[in-house]
Amino acid sequence: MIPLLTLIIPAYNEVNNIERVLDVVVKMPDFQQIVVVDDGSFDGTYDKIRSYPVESIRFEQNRGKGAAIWAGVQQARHPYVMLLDADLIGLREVHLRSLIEPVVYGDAAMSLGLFGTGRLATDWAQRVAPALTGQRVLRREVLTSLPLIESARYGVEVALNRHVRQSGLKVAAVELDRLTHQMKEEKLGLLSGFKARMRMYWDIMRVLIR
Ligand SMILES: O=c1ccn([C@@H]2O[C@H](COP(=O)(O)OP(=O)(O)O)[C@@H](O)[C@H]2O)c(=O)[nH]1
Ligand SMILES: O=C(O)[C@@H](COP(=O)(O)O)O[C@H]1O[C@H](CO)[C@@H](O)[C@H](O)[C@H]1O
Repeated sequence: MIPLLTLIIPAYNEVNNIERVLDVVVKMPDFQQIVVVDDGSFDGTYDKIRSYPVESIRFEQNRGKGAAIWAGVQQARHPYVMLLDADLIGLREVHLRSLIEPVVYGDAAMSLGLFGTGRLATDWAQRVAPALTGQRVLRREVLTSLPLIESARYGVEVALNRHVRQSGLKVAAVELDRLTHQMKEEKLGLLSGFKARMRMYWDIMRVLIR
């Protein structure tokens, strides 16, 4: 039986990346709904999204990853939600099915997809901080019961982790073989990428201390 699943992809200036992800997901029968949220991009990401058979939401201005996910959740019609980043490299259907499995067919409330044998730098980053991953499947009510994520920006993942832990719900980690993503320094250049990374850590800290 095919589960009732909404896929949400937040995207900010991903015109060079998002096709790699959309080309895979639009072919899969597993998603009854795909919502792609353009978080105020200025590089043509929205036009690219509109060329695919998906639902799209567009923000006039950048509001952060948490707000983009929250907008997708408001539009989600199904009991399960998958979250995916728009800049994945090497995505395959098998990755997505292995993320779905423990939540839809098992007893986990949330699955976490961890890069394995993708690229040294990104594998290492996820080994150090697996809880930051953007690849997840959750029961929709886990997301709707946490409006805090709207303002969390990059703190959205740690807010979700804390909520699931405090609610005593089960989490399943899944290794996603030969998957990686574009790092901030690759997207933006060394200096701007590093600054964006520091802003991301700040978003995460803000959520952790509140
Ligand atoms: O303000 C933002 C920043 C990021 N993203 C999206 O959130 C995902 C993860 O962001 P990013 O790739 O910057 O994180 P990284 O994987 O480099 O940590 C990607 O799909 C981004 O396009 C977003 O929607 N709004
Ligand atoms: O893995 C990480 O350390 C960070 C940063 O990744 P890169 O150093 O840009 O490969 O990326 C993740 O963390 C963000 C905050 O939780 C998430 O929003 C991203 O989806 C995730 O890739």
